[in-house]
Amino acid sequence: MSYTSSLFALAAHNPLQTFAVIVGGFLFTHIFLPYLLDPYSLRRLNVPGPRLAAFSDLWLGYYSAKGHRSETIHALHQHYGRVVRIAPNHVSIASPDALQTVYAHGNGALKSEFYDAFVSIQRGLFNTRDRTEHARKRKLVSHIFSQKSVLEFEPHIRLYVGQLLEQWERLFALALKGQRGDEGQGQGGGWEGRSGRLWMDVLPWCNFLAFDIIGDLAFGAPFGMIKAAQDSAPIPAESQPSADLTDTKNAIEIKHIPAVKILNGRGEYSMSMGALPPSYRPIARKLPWFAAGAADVKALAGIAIMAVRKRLAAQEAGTLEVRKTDLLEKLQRGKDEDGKPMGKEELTAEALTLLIAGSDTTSNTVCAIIYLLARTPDAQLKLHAELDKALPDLDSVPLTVDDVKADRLPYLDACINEGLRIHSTSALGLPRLVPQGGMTVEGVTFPEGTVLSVPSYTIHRDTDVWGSDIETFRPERWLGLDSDKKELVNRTFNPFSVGPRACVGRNLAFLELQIIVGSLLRRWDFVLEGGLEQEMHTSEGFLRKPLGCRVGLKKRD
Ligand code: HEM
Repeated sequence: MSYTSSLFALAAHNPLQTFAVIVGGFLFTHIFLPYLLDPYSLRRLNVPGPRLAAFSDLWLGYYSAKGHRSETIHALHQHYGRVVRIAPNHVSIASPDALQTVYAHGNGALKSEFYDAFVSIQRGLFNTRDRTEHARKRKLVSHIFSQKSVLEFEPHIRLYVGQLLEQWERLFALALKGQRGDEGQGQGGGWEGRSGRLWMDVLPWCNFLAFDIIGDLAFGAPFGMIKAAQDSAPIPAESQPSADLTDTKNAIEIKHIPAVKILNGRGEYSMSMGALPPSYRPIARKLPWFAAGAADVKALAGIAIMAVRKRLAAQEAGTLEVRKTDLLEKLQRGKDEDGKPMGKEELTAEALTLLIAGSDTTSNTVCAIIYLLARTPDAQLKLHAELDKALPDLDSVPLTVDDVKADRLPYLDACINEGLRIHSTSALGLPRLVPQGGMTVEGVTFPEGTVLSVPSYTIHRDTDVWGSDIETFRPERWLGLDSDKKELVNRTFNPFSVGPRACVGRNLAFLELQIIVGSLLRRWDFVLEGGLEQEMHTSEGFLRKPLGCRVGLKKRD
């Protein structure tokens, strides 16, 4: 009798025993056997870490799903040291030197299978793992974000910052009359006027701003979230990615989705899915929580599909007005080494990549910086003083590229860097595969196929580099550094990652942060609604996101 028919026979007579045999077999083959065989030598190398993490990826999957992965890994590093095993085949290494080794140009380390969980439509620049394919895509995209090219985006950034300032001024005028309303919603459910201030959650507004900017740049039109004071973006009513792309002639029915909420759902889904081994993922997709996440992935793709479809239809009809600053236009014009442009589907996938990568990264960071400045009144006062001196005219907002040029507003840049350090929206260790020949980090040689990562959250809290007051928002730590200290700080500061997979949009991101934070602080004074003890709670999917930040705003004169 074969093994399968014996199992069927057993199942017919004793279902409970069958269940126990299946579970036992699974545990043995998937958990105990790999642990005993130790294919990546992590047991032999004596890499410390929680016992359960050495046996199963479910340990990391569980802590990833809880929303505080980086804090958990940070606590492990404090307990076990710089090198910690966080999954059967994943080692977290918290040292600035490791950063330069694991993510270095030309080291042969590729992104791990973790990134497969982020693919929708087709692989984009962010989740392409193949080196040659990535180099091709990167060539098509990187020139768009060169230091010089991003200056062209300044008018668009200023336009939406201006709209945000107008909305806040309008609400402030109503607040002074003691009114309240629900625009923007967020924590606490809206805004109200009290004691000469406008009290509200700034997080939704940061999201509206970032989405409108990237919507305009990537798709040629904003989502209109700031003006509507609402989280809303259009997608095709029947969101069927591949079918929709081919049809640019017929009108399609549209519905609106809460894009920010859906982006959060997508991030949490992909993150937890990515922490599971690929063989577990089809089973996980059937669970209700993951099924809801998969729906978010599809809905979000609908935003890009909708925008690209509209664009192609207008192009075919000859009604398109092309702007120099349009990212889709730039992507369409780009040619790879064989002189080939991107196809429709690739174009859509890249537009979606830019929307995802360039939206809440920026808004989370702006919200965190506002929180940290409100929690640190001395720093806010100094920033106000620097801005007032450089820009005496109150109407000089939104700031321009010239206003924020290097060294004109050093304290502003220091506040942004300090916010990126403490909050670290990209906080977790980005996983890379050790290439053929192995890789030696922190004196340990890891064999080919081991996954290594360096957690930004933890190296941003390395007391040897930053001093003992790591949780204090102290922009001064960025000023007046001697050359050795500067080198150490630059080697450790990792908000945009380093090497061939570093953030392609970092020039745009930093310009946005300068214009947004500089303009908001020139015009407004912020205090925390709950006083200086108020915490900013976070939840981490792929990014570490604030859950809200209620503040009181007062217009400056
Ligand atoms: C404060 C804002 C931002 C932060 C902190 C940030 C951070 C990062 C980090 C850490 C990575 C590496 C991810 C990985 O290896 O898994 C990355 C990649 C990327 N970022 Fe950003 N980013 C920001 C804004 C932007 C903007 C505005 C854009 C474009 C509009 C952008 C586009 C991208 C793309 C396309 C990649 C993938 C690059 C590749 O793999 O070659 N990012 N970003």
